[in-house]
Amino acid sequence: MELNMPILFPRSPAIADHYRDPDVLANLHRQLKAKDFVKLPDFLLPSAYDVVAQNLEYLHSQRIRKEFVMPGFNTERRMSVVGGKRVTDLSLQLIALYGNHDLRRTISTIIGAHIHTVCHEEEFMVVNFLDGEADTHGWHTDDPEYALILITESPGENGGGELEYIPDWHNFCTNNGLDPVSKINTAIELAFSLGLAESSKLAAGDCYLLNASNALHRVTPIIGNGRRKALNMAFDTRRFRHYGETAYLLYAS
Ligand SMILES: O=C(O)CCC(=O)C(=O)O
Ligand SMILES: [Fe+2]
Repeated sequence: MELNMPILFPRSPAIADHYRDPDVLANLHRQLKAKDFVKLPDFLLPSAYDVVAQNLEYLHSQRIRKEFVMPGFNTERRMSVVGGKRVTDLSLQLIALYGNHDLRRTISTIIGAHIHTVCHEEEFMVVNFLDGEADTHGWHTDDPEYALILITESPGENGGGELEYIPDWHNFCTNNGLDPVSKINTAIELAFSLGLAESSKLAAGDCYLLNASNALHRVTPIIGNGRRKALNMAFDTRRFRHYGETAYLLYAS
């Protein structure tokens, strides 16, 4: 790793000034509530972004390859990962960012509620790499409620690697009499045909906040030889929550 990496402390400023404006924050809150998603371009200060970009570059060399169909959702994982336990061992700077006061205060204002640390050793923070043709992070919901995703590399136009999501997934399935697990493909097709599925192209430097337990989401397959690097920091408005097996299947080494 580079020795000239900026140092990030829990009380360092981390968020760009734009995100201190109460009107901006109120607008972002409305967007998140309406769609379970809000894009946060240039969210981090350049010094904090550099910490993330350099750490993800380093963690890429420590990645573990995963290629399997996730039981339950029955959707593909073709990606490389570093789970929370290994992030903790390998990247103290990212742990400092997870606990950063400025970041938490801002996220909690956008969510409109106090947020807690996610007490799952693998899932509180994960790093996802898509490294080439057909790599994809298939459809799923997360166990933790909110995901703050920071992108440090992304394929260009028409290179795949886009976020797709279906807001309010569980209610959508219930309202249409479809089981969200066994009828996942039928429900996804219906959501697309009704214009209820959304997509977002994210570039290096972009962040987004997703209600990841409420919106079904995926990262579309890479087309060609582009790459995507993403850090996921999870937060929850509930202190206790049931965690399933999926995080261990994808992230345990
Ligand atoms: O990489 C992304 O944009 C989404 C990541 C994600 O869904 C996850 O880590 O659970
Ligand atoms: Fe997710």
